[in-house]
Amino acid sequence: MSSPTPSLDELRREIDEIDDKIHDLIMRRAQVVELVGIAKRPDNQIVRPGREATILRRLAARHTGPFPMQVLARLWREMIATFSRIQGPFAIAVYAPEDRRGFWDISRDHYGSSVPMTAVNTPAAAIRAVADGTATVGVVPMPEEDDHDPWWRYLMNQDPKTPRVVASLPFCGRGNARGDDRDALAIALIQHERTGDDRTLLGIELTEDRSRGRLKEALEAAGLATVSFRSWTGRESGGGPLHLVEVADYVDLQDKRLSAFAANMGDILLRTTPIGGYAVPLGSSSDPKKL
Ligand SMILES: O=C(O)C(=O)C[C@]1(C(=O)O)C=C[C@@H](O)C=C1
Repeated sequence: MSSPTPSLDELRREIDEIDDKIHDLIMRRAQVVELVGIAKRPDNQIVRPGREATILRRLAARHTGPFPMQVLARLWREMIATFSRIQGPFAIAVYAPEDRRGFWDISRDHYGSSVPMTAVNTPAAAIRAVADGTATVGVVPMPEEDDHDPWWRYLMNQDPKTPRVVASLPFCGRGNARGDDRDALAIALIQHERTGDDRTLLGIELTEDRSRGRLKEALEAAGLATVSFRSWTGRESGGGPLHLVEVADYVDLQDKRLSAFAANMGDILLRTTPIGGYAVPLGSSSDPKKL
């Protein structure tokens, strides 16, 4: 004999029980995060974008049922940002001029509704806010082909006080964010972390220009698979031509592939600076688990 369908009251009682369990677990997670904050001292880098990406990927891999993964990820983003704030001061500077409110929306989706967030009118102002400690994280536009004053050139030095790219936004879909679908990058005074599925941004300065085809050849011969190129003549600054190349892996300054690339380029290469990178977002082309 099949069991009778539960009544509305019974189902609502079950929902109340589930809510209590979720609530208890969130309160417990907050206590554990306080301990994590203590365990992370003395280096105490509150924000760990690599760990955040790993948490969301793990949940995406086990997710089933009618509740959309994109919304689940949004709930976790709200929690993780708030848990970061429990550990210490945390503020965001977002490039979001009047006509670019989409950046504000994707930043709020990523860093939550409780973290102090300030809109700035230029990417350079977001970089300054991070460099001088006014903001923990800055949000700047994903580099475009026609940027006349690309912000990424300000990150092309090895001074430890220079912010690095640490995440790509949105990480879990745009939802109802306003704007023209333009993605953003988050910068902070930390190194980007290896997560197993990463991109690195290499700033490359040359003495004289070479085609992207030549650069791609020299990078790929060194074992670095290229994803995209952005270029800037450098004439305005009196320097050599600059390229920003996105490569499909985690790369740091000690990576032997950078020395191999330098050997392939010869004297024409002035310097290569990894300006940071990010964990590949959920649902992007290289991620088989679509949102
Ligand atoms: O794992 C950590 O380092 C934490 O601080 C915990 C936590 C989290 O809520 O899970 C919070 C902030 C970090 O950016 C990453 C993860």
